[in-house]
Amino acid sequence: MLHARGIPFDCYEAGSEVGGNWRYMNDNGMSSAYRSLHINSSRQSMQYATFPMGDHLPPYVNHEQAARYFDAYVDHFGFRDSIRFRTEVTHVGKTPTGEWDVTTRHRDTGEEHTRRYDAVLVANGHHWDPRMPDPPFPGADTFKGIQLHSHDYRTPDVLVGKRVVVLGIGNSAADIAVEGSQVAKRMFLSLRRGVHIVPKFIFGIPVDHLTLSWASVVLPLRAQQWVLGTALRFARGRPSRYGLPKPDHRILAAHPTASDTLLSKLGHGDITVKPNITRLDHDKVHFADGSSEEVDAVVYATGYKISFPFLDSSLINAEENWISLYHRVVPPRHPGLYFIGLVQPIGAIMPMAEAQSEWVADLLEGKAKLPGYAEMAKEIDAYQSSLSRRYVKSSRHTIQVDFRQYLRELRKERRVGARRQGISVALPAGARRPGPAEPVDVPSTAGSAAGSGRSGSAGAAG
Ligand SMILES: NC(=O)C1=CN([C@@H]2O[C@H](COP(=O)(O)OP(=O)(O)OC[C@H]3O[C@@H](n4cnc5c(N)ncnc54)[C@H](OP(=O)(O)O)[C@@H]3O)[C@@H](O)[C@H]2O)C=CC1
Repeated sequence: MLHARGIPFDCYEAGSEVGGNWRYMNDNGMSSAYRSLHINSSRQSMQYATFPMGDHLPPYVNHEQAARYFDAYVDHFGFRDSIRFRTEVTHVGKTPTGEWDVTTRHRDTGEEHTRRYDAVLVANGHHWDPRMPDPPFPGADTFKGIQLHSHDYRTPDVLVGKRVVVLGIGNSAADIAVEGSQVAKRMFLSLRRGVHIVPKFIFGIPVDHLTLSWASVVLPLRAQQWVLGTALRFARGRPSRYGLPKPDHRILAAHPTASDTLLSKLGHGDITVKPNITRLDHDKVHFADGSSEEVDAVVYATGYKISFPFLDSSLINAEENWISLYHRVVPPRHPGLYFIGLVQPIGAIMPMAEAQSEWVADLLEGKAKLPGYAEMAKEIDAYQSSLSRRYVKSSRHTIQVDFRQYLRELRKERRVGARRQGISVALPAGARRPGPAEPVDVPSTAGSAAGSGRSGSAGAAG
């Protein structure tokens, strides 16, 4: 978006290629992708509005197709030269004059540089820093088997012939338990609460075509919960029929666990449900119902921490994953610092990151203005209260947004921000968007060669 607007910028990427989490075995060392990973939001909901994915791709793409799409995006718009690959950001500090000093280190040469910018856009993702049970389960240090976090899981080889406990019931847990159950001797799925399992397809269409449809804007939450809950009950029955505990919340009150295969595996007895772990003991795992099992491996699919190792904690604090950002982008005390993609939608992040970037580009170009601190703080309070009212209390529900509502919210903020700036009519969303109107096929050989050019000009760093 900055490139399209002609706003000079440098982009720093620790790895050799674009794609982040969606680059399997990313040499930035931070991707959580496993070999069998397919996205759980449909192609239509993950594509950038400015760069539709090709119709030849399946409704749910795998990590390779997703990574190729990002490559094709960069090449189509031609900004690879603005990305400094293999360059880590080690520190971002605010200067007394409100500018930003960004220190980087080249991973091969060790060369360090500090450059000054007017603004910094942080887009370092929030699914790379593993969250382990804290404190660890009693006896974890005595356990003789393997303990790994889902972040480090790549292929099921590590579980072959083993008695395995997967802890958690998010999407990582569901995928790994299903895949692992095909090679493990026993597979136990340990969860501390029941959840609604949402299939990837319902009535033959990707389920998010329903959950992200116009109805998600028009219907009140209660009505959406009723419609989706009823559809799921008709299609799959209640979770308890498969041995899962009854959810302690309504559907859409937790980040959805999407799986077509988990219920079937449970129904076939390939996965056994257990309550939470209470302790580990040499070769045993003990559970909250008093039962215990001999176990060779524990996979902690316990989610991620939001963290910014390069930012002073005096600038931004994300304790327990709570972070205070106006419209999920701007820290009210530090305009000039922006967070892109730091949301967890029911749907995919990419179109939201795109819309956030449009707004930030407006702010950088002086086409929109932020309100004062008090108004920003009020918006943040209202957002965080709404999260607490709606969602199960958990560090995984601190940056949730509803896909369509959030896009609308950003469009409105752009209009209002333009009025604050004295511009009477803001451009409607998309009016300044670059790119083709017609769908673009992602070529199967889309360049994966990493560029390492330099743009040299100051501006924003991501
Ligand atoms: N195919 C895909 O596209 C995939 C997408 N993802 C996405 O990645 C993100 C991260 O997902 P995921 O890795 O599953 O993490 P999540 O944070 O979504 O889930 C973590 C799970 O672990 C449980 N948990 C956390 N701490 C403990 C503890 N101390 N004891 C017991 N249980 C615990 C949580 O329970 P509680 O709810 O009670 O906190 C929750 O069930 C999500 O946005 C997800 O949608 C992940 C995998 C695949």
